[in-house]
Amino acid sequence: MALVENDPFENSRKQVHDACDLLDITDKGMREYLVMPNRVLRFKIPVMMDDGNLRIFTGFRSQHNNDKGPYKGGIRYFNPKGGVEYMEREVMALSSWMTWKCAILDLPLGGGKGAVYVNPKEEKISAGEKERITRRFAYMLSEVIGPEKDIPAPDVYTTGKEMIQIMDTFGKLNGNRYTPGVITGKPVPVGGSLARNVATGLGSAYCTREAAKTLKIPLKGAKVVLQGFGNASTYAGIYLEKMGCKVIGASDSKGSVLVPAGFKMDKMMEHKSKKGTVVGYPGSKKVTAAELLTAKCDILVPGALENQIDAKIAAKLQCKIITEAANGPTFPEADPIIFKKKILLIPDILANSGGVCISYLEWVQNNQGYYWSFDDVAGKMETTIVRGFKASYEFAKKHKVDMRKASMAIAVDRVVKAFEHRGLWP
Ligand SMILES: NC(=O)C1=CN([C@@H]2O[C@H](COP(=O)(O)OP(=O)(O)OC[C@H]3O[C@@H](n4cnc5c(N)ncnc54)[C@H](OP(=O)(O)O)[C@@H]3O)[C@@H](O)[C@H]2O)C=CC1
Ligand SMILES: O=C(O)CCC(=O)C(=O)O
Repeated sequence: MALVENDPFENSRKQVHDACDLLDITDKGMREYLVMPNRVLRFKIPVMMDDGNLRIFTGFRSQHNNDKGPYKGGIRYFNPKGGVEYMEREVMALSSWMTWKCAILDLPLGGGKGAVYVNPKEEKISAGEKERITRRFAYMLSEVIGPEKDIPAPDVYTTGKEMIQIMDTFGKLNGNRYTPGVITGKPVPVGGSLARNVATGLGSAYCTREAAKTLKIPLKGAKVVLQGFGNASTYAGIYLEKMGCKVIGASDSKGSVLVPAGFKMDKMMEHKSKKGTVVGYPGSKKVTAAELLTAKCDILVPGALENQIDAKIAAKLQCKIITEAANGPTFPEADPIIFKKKILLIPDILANSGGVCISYLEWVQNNQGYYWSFDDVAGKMETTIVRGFKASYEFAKKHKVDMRKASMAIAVDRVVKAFEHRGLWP
């Protein structure tokens, strides 16, 4: 029986086993090694709140695998419905996906993920409270992170602001050393990389362009539906629009809207920044989350949270391409339905890998102390992600499997090879 309802870690476990089946990895021990995180830290974060009360938050860091390089992956501040037990399983799954994401791009990095169980937006956490949560979180992790150990980054409801506070806290705890490579997604003036802010959405757009090319779908006028209107989904929309697409739907934590005639991304962003939501956009129709996902369009970009597309929704999908800008938006039981409907699903570990790819380039720039232009960084990411897409697509065609199984198999194979080279110690 699953430990929590809709357990994302069970989904990640199934995906690893599917890859092992394809690769003929029968050894039970090796399978378990690939599934389980190396370690999962769960700790308390005591914080003095603005009203003078002491409040205890729960923090997590799951370090899944470091055979190919230091653990790498974001930190989210969120309050999933299933509570802290769900969140522990969620970070375990997310850290596993980071391992495969770095491996499909063949980056010299492993997988990790962290979280604090708090929704800063819903709870109206003040800037000072958020900073105290962040610095205490960094203090609790200071012995297990570092440029050669584990390198966090932004994720849901965290930004460059929290990243630089973590870098600063880590430096102060380590003899005041300037250590920009301990974290990525930093603001550009303090060791961040150009293009990191747009990287996840830009990478999603590159993947979508490649998928459209293979399906011979012209991007000019192609209809796009975005789920979520945060970092990943907004930049996916902006770059797809630049490539000629027409965005016709969007959502956020307050609801979903469809605009049959389409809308301009800058106008929707202006509306959201004024009203705090995409809901109420002039000429839009409010719809349910399921209606948004199953709307008739060419490209669906689930770009908010996991566990959105179940078998029921999959059966009703009307798109041609799904670009998983979010991590884990599709339930495993939906995958075969999507495959049978001949919808080309670009799996999360590829579709949103632009973020970690530019994080990797940020870390390289930090380590060498020499910084590249936007075009240099975006160009390197484009080459890397297109290579990952093509390898997955060819594998999928050859083995008659979907792109998730193909990407996972390539990624798992690379990690197994790294493990075999390094061996076990002691
Ligand atoms: N940031 C990055 O570099 C990367 C992010 N990702 C993944 O992309 C996804 C989104 O992350 P990111 O864009 O960074 O996060 P953001 O915090 O920037 O945006 C999150 C979005 O999700 C929306 N949202 C929150 N709760 C709900 C809900 N209950 N129902 C529907 N929408 C909701 C938010 O709504 P609202 O606007 O109202 O707050 C917001 O639009 C996550 O799965 C993340 O792991 C993957 C790779 C890298
Ligand atoms: O930029 C990174 O290091 C990781 C971003 C992330 O958390 C993700 O890709 O899910």
